[in-house]
Amino acid sequence: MPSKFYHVPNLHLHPQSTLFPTNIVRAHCCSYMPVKGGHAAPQVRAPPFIATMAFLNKPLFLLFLVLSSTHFVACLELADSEILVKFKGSLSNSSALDNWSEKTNPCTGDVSNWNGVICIKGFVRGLQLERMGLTGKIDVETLTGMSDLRTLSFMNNDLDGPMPELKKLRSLKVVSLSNNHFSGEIPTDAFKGMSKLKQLALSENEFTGAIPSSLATLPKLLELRLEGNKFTGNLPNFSISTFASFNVSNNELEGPIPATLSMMDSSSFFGNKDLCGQPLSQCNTNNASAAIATNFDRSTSKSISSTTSTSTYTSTYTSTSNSNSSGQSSSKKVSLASIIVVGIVMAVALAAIFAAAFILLKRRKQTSESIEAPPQSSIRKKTGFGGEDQIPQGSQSEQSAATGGKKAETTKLSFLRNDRERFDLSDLLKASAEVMGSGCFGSSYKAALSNGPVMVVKRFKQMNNVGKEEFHEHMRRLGRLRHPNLLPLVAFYYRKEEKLLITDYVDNGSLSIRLHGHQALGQPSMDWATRLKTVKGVANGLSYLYKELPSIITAHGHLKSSNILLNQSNEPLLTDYALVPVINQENAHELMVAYKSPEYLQLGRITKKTDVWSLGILILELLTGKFPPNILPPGKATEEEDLTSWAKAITEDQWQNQVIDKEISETKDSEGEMLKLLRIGISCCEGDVEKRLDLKEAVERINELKEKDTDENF
Ligand SMILES: Nc1ncnc2c1ncn2[C@@H]1O[C@H](COP(=O)(O)OP(=O)(O)OP(=O)(O)O)[C@@H](O)[C@H]1O
Repeated sequence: MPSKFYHVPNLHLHPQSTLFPTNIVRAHCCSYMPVKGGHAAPQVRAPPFIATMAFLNKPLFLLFLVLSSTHFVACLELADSEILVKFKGSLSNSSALDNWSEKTNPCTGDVSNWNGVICIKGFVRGLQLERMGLTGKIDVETLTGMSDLRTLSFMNNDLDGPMPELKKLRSLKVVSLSNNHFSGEIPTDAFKGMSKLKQLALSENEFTGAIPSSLATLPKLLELRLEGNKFTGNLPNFSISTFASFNVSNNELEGPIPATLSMMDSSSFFGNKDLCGQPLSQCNTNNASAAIATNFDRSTSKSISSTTSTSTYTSTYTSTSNSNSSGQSSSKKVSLASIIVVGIVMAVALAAIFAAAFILLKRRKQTSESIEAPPQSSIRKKTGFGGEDQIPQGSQSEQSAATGGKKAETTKLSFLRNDRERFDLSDLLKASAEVMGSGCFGSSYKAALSNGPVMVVKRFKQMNNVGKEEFHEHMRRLGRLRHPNLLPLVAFYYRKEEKLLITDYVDNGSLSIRLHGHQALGQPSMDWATRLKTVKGVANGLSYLYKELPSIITAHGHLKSSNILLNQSNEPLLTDYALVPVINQENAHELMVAYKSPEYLQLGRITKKTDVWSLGILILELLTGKFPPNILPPGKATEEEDLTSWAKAITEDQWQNQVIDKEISETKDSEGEMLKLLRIGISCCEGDVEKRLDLKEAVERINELKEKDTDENF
């Protein structure tokens, strides 16, 4: 079919022209067929007679288009709808897609008229068919008629079959098939050529065989979620080491972790009994004990297994080298000594294993006494939290409670608000869960409780800076905070090894996603008014924190765009605030934004102005749309130059072209105000704390900013 169509040279119409919706029109509908083209200079393919007409007489050709535009547009709309309706027909149980009808247009501008269809400027750019009870298989062949699709998400359905042949849709940037029943081996070259793919989530399916090596070569891949499948074999050699999110936990992988992944959090690899190397324990050890330990308790066994096996390795190595270096006459003595040493080490190792098994049995016993095991819940499966070995044991005092009260005690969450319906840990464990991401501290999960509310549970492991009483007191202090720009802490759970902080789920996503992921996710970009509202909200939330928590030096401490959520009215909500006092100090520098500040890096201290520095970085991120390299975790920082120095180096007459995010629309009457904000941002990022703005002044200046320029701007 393509050979029947020809390019019409030099015909450039605006992509939004009613004459010229450039994408996705199929031949059998219309007698001529514009197809995929870039936004800047779309091209038309047309049958020979139209091509000739256009070549000989462009005005005549345009007149022809105008006269036939009604038919033309109708055909364009029908084409998209036809493809989608055909696609719907290939799915079973698709009642959620009842409003997909060939008689209507899927998109009006950025507004979608059909459930789950993502529209950008009148074109279908994605399908987000999540949690719709869909069954059947994905018919990629039909979707190839829409070669400009960027997003495909079928998360949380009951789809099955082998891995769909997604490489036929080369424009895809975001793909999620998580929580379905896809199965079988994925061909090695399944992702070959998908050079635009940024996010791939295949978690919680039944895939088997090796992780396809074509994944390892994708140049733009930022998020890869493969957890909860049955992948076997070695991890491929990923060329990228800067994943924003990476998880292969709970598979059957083995062998060494490639060096490029050694900076990832160890939780990304848990539950694979034979994976080894950084960030897990060393590879050249006795894997048998590691395997036993891993099965025993993933969170606590790591240290046991690594200590046991490392000491075995060290001792064995020492004895071997000794024997090699000894003379002939003493070799017998040395080898006898070696045997004794090895024997002792093995005895110690065995004792450790028995001790571990004993502890496990004891814990199981306590668990069965203290809690009725809830049914295998998805949160258990997905998060690994609350496994038999992990059901919280409660404190000594809780455990010594009368038998009847034990269940209530050990699964009780400490609520910080009276305006919420109560639930407990076992309710959370029973809830259907979705992993939202693995941040610096650990993972966050979205848990939909059976009685309605949707909560976010964040696990913190390095949170033992203070004892239990002090921790409770600090949480109560946070629970009393009330401000329209703070996400309230609803409840928490305390046990020594880890803490859970529970908040409401905010379904409009984070500022980070809005700034950096909106295109891929098919969301509209943020205009100046929204960015200004965001920065004002953040500044006011910060100011409130400093007023209410005067005893904390850096009252937020972890201010960054993924810790700012946007509610339905685009009001920013700060989260993960005021944790500096409770986070282990030895881990804080790896984890928290405050510890990436110039004063910490140079002088080893954080100050009352450290959050101002984070605010400055955030302002630059908001204005430039660039992800700040300063706050990436070590090893993830890109070559990109430091955002602050870069913004500073740009002269004011260049600022609008070079600094301001191209995505800020309607900038015409606001350049002066944006420039003011840029100057505030740069003053907040001042490396010298003395010269840096203080919070009060920064907040005042931010609050004076207007949506439109005033005369005094220039
Ligand atoms: N209550 C919430 N509602 C909606 N999304 C949330 C909520 N809390 C966190 N998120 C989002 O979930 C993802 C994971 O959050 P998480 O806090 O675990 O990691 P992070 O913010 O990326 O890093 P860090 O651990 O350093 O704070 C982020 O994209 C975050 O914006």
